[in-house]
Amino acid sequence: MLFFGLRLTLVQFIGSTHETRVFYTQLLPLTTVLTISIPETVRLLNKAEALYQSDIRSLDDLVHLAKALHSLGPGFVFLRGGHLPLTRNLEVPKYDIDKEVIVDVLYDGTDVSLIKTAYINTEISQGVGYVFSSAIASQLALGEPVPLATRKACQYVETGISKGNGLINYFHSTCILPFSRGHFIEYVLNREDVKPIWEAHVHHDFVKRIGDGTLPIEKFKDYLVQDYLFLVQFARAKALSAYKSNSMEAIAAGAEEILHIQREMSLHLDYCAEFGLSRKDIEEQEEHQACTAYTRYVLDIAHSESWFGLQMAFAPCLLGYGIIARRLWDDPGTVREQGNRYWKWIQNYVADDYRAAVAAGEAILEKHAVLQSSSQIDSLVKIFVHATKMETGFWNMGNE
Ligand SMILES: Cc1ncc(CO)c(N)n1
Repeated sequence: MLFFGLRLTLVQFIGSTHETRVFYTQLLPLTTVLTISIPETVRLLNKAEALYQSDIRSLDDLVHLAKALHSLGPGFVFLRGGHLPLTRNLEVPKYDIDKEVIVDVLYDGTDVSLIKTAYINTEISQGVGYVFSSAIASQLALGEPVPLATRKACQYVETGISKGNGLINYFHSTCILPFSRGHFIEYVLNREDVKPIWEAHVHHDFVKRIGDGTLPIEKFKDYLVQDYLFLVQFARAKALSAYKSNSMEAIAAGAEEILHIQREMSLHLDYCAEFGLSRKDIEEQEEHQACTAYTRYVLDIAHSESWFGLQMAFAPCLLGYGIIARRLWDDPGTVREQGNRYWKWIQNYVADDYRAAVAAGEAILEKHAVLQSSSQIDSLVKIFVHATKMETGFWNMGNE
């Protein structure tokens, strides 16, 4: 580690005479990048008895200083100009208010590059050199060439100071998600702004009455017709989802989901046949407003939001029926088999085929959730919440 650090960039400039001699005679010629400030440079050049101009008053002086340092042997000199803030025109300011720019100098023995960053009036005086050299070393370890590594380090430190409130903020560009990989759905369902809305959907009175078989058959029939019309529109939205994806795998998965919806519809057609309704009869019915509102909301999200935003609009539908049916299936209070004319409905949504479709959808959500930025999570959850309310609206319609 020490070897690595020394080879790449000298982290620190050390104090006593003996150490300093070792430093400039033996270590500097091995150094890839010497990262150093103006006062450190003056001390080092004095000890090394090098020729240089000690009165640093201009950018030219800074460049000369970098050249003097390079004669001691490092591959690159990165001379930090933090002690010499300049004006916007790179001149030495008369007044503090004119301090606007910091210029750092990178010199490789041939080319001089100037790296300009904003001057930030800060309390931070100690430790900035460590941050620079570690940031450069990190970029070199990632394979960047020295000029780019140095430039990126300057930007990293500049933002760290400006976002730091008197300290350096090391995490200014690190994205931290509020959930652990693979637990996005659990996180969403347990959020304070989601939980009660989700509970209202999955524990709806309509659902209870499917479980105990007390739902009037007319209501179930009306609900099923609307749900068929719902699924037609949902299939359109799934087609748009396939359109919005850019891998063949995702397009094929979208097509699978549409075929799955078509299979789900045979439940509706079977029940409706018992009620004397043909497919044509169903398709001729007018959509209820709850059905139109929900499906056109999802279709609007399909147009206006990202592909993942659309998956969030699908999610209440995807997750809800599986959870509801599973609970009714497990509940000893549920009336089963011939005793409950809605048993077939419950069976449909715990069946392997449906469960597999839900599991595939859940895996897609988890896979892509970790690719989102943390600032988008709240607006994605809002889509989920709104679609969940639409699910509840659908049950309310069924109860009318
Ligand atoms: C309203 C509604 N939500 C979810 C499902 C599950 O596919 C459905 N059939 N209908």
